[in-house]
Amino acid sequence: MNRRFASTTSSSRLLGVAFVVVLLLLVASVVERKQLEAELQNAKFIAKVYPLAPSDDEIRFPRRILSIDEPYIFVGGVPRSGTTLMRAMLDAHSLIRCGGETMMLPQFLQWQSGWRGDKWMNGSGITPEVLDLAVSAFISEIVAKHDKMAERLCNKDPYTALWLPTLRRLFPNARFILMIRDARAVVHSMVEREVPVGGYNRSDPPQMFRKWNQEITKMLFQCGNAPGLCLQVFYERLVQKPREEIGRILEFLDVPFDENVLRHHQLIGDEIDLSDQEFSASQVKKALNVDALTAWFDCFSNETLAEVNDLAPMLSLLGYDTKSTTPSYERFAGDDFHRGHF
Ligand SMILES: Nc1ncnc2c1ncn2[C@@H]1O[C@H](COP(=O)(O)OS(=O)(=O)O)[C@@H](OP(=O)(O)O)[C@H]1O
Repeated sequence: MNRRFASTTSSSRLLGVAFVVVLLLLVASVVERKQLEAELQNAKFIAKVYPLAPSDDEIRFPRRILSIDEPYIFVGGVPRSGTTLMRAMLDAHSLIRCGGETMMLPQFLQWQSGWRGDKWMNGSGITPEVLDLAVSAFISEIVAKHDKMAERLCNKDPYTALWLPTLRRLFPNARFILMIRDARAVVHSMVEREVPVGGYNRSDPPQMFRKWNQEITKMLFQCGNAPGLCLQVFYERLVQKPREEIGRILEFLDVPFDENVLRHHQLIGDEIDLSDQEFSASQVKKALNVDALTAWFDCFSNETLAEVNDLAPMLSLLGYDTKSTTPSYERFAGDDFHRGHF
C-alpha cells in the first residue's frame, strides 16, 4: 500500500475517533449539567420545605400555634418593685419562661391606643377588631419568640401593669402579677442606683412620691377590677416568706409547685436568661434576701418623710407604717397577712 495513502487513512481514522470522543464528552457534560440542575432544584425544594434542622424548641413544641387564647403571664408594677426578681423566680419554673424585659411593649401599647380613636384609620377599614387582632399578633410574636419556647409564656415589663384592661381584652386567658413595694424603698432604689425611669425626677423625691402614688393607684384599680385574673404580690412578703408566697402565686397561675423557683440564682445563665443590661441583674443574681427592705432608712430628710402621707396616701392604705422613719416589715411575714388584705 502506498505509504502516503496509508498515513492519510490512519489520520482520518484518528480524526474520526477524536470527533467521537469530543462528542461523547459533550454529551456527558450536558447530561452532568442536567443532573446538577435537577439536584439543585431538588436542594432548593428541600431547603424550602425544611429550612433548617429543627431546634430543640421545635421538637418539644411542634407546630405551637399561638392565639389570643394563650394564657400569658404578665408581671408588672412600678419599676424597682421586685419585678425582675419575680420574673427570674418564674423563669426557674420548668414550665414557665418570661425572659428579659422587652422595654418596648408598654410603648407599643401606648402607640396602639393612639391609633384606636383615629377616624382616618376606621375609614380605611382598620376597625377596632382588625387592630386588636394585629396588636395581639404583634405582642404574641414578641413574647413568644424573643426567648425559649415554654408551656407557659410570660412577660415582664413593669409598665404593662398600666395596660391591664387592654391586655385582658386582647388575651382573655392572661394572668397578671402586680408587684407592690414600699414607695420609700422604690424611690430610694431609683435615686441610689441612678435608674432612669420616665416621669421620675431623681433630684426631687417629693415629686417621685407623687408619681408613685399616681401610678400605683391606677395599677391597683385595674388589678382590683380583674378578680381571679390579677394577683397582688408584696415584695416585702415575697422576700420574707418565699415558699408560702410562691405557693400562692403558682396556684393562681395554675401550675404545679416547683422547688427550682426557690433557688432561681443557681439557674441563671442556664434555665434563666439574664442580661447585664437589666438594671437589677446584679441583685437578681443573688439568692433571695431581705437586705433591700431597710436600705432606705436614714436616706430621706425628716421633712420629706413627715409629708409622705400627703404625697403618697396609698402607702398607708396598703398597710405600710408611715408613722415610723424605721418601720418594721414583720407584719408582711405574718400568717394572717392575706386575710387582712384580700
Ligand atoms: N435576689 C433578690 N433578693 C431580694 N431583692 C432583690 C433580689 N433581686 C432583686 N431584688 C430587688 O428588686 C429591686 C429591683 O426591682 P425591679 O427588678 O422591679 O427593678 S426594674 O424596674 O426592673 O429596674 C432592687 O431593689 P433595691 O436593692 O432597693 O434597688 C433589688 O434589690
